[in-house]
Amino acid sequence: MSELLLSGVTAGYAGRPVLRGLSCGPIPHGRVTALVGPNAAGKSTLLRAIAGLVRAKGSIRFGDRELIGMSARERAHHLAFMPQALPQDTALSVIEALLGAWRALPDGASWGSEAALLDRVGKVLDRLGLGDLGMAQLQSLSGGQRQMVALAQAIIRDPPLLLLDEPTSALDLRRQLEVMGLLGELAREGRTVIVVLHDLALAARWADCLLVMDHGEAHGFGPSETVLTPGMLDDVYGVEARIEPCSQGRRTLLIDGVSRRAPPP
Ligand SMILES: Nc1ncnc2c1ncn2[C@@H]1O[C@H](COP(=O)(O)OP(=O)(O)OP(=O)(O)O)[C@@H](O)[C@H]1O
Repeated sequence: MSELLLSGVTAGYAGRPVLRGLSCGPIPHGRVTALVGPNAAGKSTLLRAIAGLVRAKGSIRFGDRELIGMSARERAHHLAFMPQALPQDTALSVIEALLGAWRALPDGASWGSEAALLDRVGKVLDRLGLGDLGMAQLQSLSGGQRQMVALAQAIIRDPPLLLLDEPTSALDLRRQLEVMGLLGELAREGRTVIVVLHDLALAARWADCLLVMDHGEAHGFGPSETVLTPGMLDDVYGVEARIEPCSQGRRTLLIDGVSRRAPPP
């Protein structure tokens, strides 16, 4: 069980900085942390930097290990990254796509036997409610179904750190709730779960912590109750909103409109 600590993280593309010395944390294990913020704030770039897919400087510590500079092989044992892009329209079945995600591990780690691996694939599909789709071809699936397969690919290896980039964007209402509930379960089992969400109502209802990003920096981090405020929504998003109590002691968001002042640059 490990926390994630970001200190002075910088990263960008072709010399153009995106993350500008971002510090945050510790992001707790056993909890779901929602990474929120406006378009182009750097949310995906931060996940990619943690996953080692974008070169970063500074320090990204997971437990007692420094991720920056760690080999891809070693990093693959600590984390899984689910990108925004859905699985390709390739001529693969869902089961083959999951086996591929497992076999992509750099050192070919194994569950011991083909039978054990297939058993693991079956359990993950069942947990995601995809048990009936194992033999289906990826190219025959809907966008939401392919998004669920991408989530299955991320969790098949069962790493302690899950980095999920907008895993609910293509899902219907019920599936969104089911996936957020599942992420909560995965977190309570001891994992560190970080999920990019645009839907702040979903984040307010389901995430334990929020990391608000703006212009490549951490604008706020902490329990949802303290971070999600009308002031933050005005500052970061340029909208007027109210936060109201809703069922089960949770809060929800009521959007009144765009702020009267000029939108954030
Ligand atoms: N592969 C890339 N090459 C060059 N620039 C990139 C690349 N990916 C992202 N960027 C730039 O980095 C900045 C941050 O993008 P990023 O995707 O991290 O933002 P985001 O907060 O995830 O946005 P969104 O909510 O719109 O998905 C943007 O200005 C974007 O144009």
